[in-house]
Amino acid sequence: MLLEATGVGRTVELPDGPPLTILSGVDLTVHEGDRLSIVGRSGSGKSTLLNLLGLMDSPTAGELRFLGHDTRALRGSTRDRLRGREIGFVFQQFNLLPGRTALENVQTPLLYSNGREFWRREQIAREILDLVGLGDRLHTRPERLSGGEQQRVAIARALVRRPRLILADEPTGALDLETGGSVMGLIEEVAGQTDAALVTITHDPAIASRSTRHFRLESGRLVPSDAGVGVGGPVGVDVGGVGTDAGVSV
Ligand SMILES: Nc1ncnc2c1ncn2[C@@H]1O[C@H](COP(=O)(O)OP(=O)(O)OP(=O)(O)O)[C@@H](O)[C@H]1O
Repeated sequence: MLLEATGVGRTVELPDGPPLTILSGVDLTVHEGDRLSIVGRSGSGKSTLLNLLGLMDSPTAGELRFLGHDTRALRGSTRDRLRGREIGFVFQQFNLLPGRTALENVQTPLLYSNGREFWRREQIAREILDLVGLGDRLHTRPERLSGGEQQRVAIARALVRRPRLILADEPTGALDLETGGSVMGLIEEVAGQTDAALVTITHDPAIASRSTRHFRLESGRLVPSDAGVGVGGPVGVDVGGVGTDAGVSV
């Protein structure tokens, strides 16, 4: 098992009011090779959940285990290393370094590796750029690439260390339908090569339907959902309590 959330919640203190509970009672297991999608209205807690799964923030309730580690007990530097090594993030905004070539962008995460991976970083970056179909644009800067190409560079950068968990936050949000579909296919292909798990947050039912396990966030609670049911789908379905393992395959 890669990741296990049990009763996870996140409450934040507000300067001028009572604490705000953004997530509560989240139970989720993620195994190698899983394909999960999470949909939810704006403000339902999607980014907050992704930040917890990505070890960017800690739960304020419950337990989150990643590769057997209790993430709340991890020291900052250990947590950073674990995140850098095992988790890849793909965002709607590609967040590439401007003024740096595709090859330089993709090599960046490898600067934090050591040994063989560090010394072979240029070769490794070339190989993955080739894989995403940009072998002939290695020395091009992001500002000269199309949106779809920029996202492919971002995918290559996110996956160059072959993370075991890929977290994609609206990865196709800035792309047209067709480009979005091919970008998603690419993420799935690279994930499939190493049996990495893929968790995709999306507003787009077509993107969500590519997953094998579907969830919806409703007012900070994670509930299993039918394939293809988007944010506008039926709400208020009683799933027998959020305290159960939400890992239902559909
Ligand atoms: N650190 C914080 N302090 C106060 N409120 C917060 C904090 N982080 C998130 N929130 C609030 O919690 C709620 C959920 O936020 P979150 O960003 O997780 O939603 P989301 O589902 O990702 O939304 P969107 O789809 O619009 O990006 C929002 O109402 C947000 O304003």
